[in-house]
Amino acid sequence: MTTLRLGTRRSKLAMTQSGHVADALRARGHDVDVVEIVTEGDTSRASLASMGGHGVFASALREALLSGEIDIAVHSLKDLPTTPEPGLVVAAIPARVDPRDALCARDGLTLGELGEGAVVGTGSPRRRAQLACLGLGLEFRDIRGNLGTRLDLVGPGEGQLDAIVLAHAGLTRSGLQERVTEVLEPIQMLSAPGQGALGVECREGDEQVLAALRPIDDADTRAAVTAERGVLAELGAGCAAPVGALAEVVDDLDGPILSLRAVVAATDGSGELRRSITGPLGEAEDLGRRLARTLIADGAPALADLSATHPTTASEHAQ
Ligand SMILES: NCc1[nH]cc(CCC(=O)O)c1CC(=O)O
Repeated sequence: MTTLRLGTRRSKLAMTQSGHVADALRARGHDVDVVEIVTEGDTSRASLASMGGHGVFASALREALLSGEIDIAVHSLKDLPTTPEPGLVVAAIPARVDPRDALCARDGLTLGELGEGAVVGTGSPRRRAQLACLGLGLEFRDIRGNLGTRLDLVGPGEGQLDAIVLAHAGLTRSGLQERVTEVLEPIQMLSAPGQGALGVECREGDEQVLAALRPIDDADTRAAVTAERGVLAELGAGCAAPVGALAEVVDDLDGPILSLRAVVAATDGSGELRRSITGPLGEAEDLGRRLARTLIADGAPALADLSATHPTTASEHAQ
């Protein structure tokens, strides 16, 4: 049995996520070596947009796969561009954890308690736009950096933020769940397509690795994220487009179906469009694309620059 070389970015979150996949493979009898791959997105202080935007985290891992340096790459699915990479396949999408966003506010405050003029840090146009549309009079500041750096910005006092919004999945995977003061419900805040899920990639036709990864794929999660990514793809949405989408597998009378919701929101809070659709799990991508066409027909392009690859206020990390 050959050892599987599993590549990871070196951030704490990436290492934790890769560790989960490595453990799942080891539990099934495989030998796994975890290999650190340094990406430009991790080392450079330059804005992500100037480095080529969203795909910057994924591309170094993909290059390492294609060159044969590693056999398996673990990505946060929401950071993986929707365009497939020739020669590679997303061989496993393990069961997703909580896809919702979470508020980390000073003094245990919830969103409704923050008050007019409170300053919320987020680099994500999607989060900013949906928060602005709540009409709470919040103000926004762009932030960047790893989870710890961002959380350090929250607190009372000069120059500090009243709150930040982050993926609940990232916080819990990093053991920082005690910093969460409110988990935001999808009825108000739809998460990024793929949030909370991992995409495990390998080389096309690498049968031994494909066979090893197949058992850690979760069919319900795959259907859900396929529908969500279908929305993004059909909208032609760039990584900084203020678009949220969440699909859930729910029980219908005849068995499980997909329930997909999506939002396009104006970053200045002037308006948002929410639509939903249900259908069979086997038609996941088509459901996503149909929902995107409904959003477009109902006026999404007038609300937001869907092709945006960097926020208009600053070039910070999106989604
Ligand atoms: N955009 C960066 C990113 N990519 C994946 C996660 C967290 C884990 C996940 O959403 O799966 C985060 C941090 C965040 O958005 O708060």
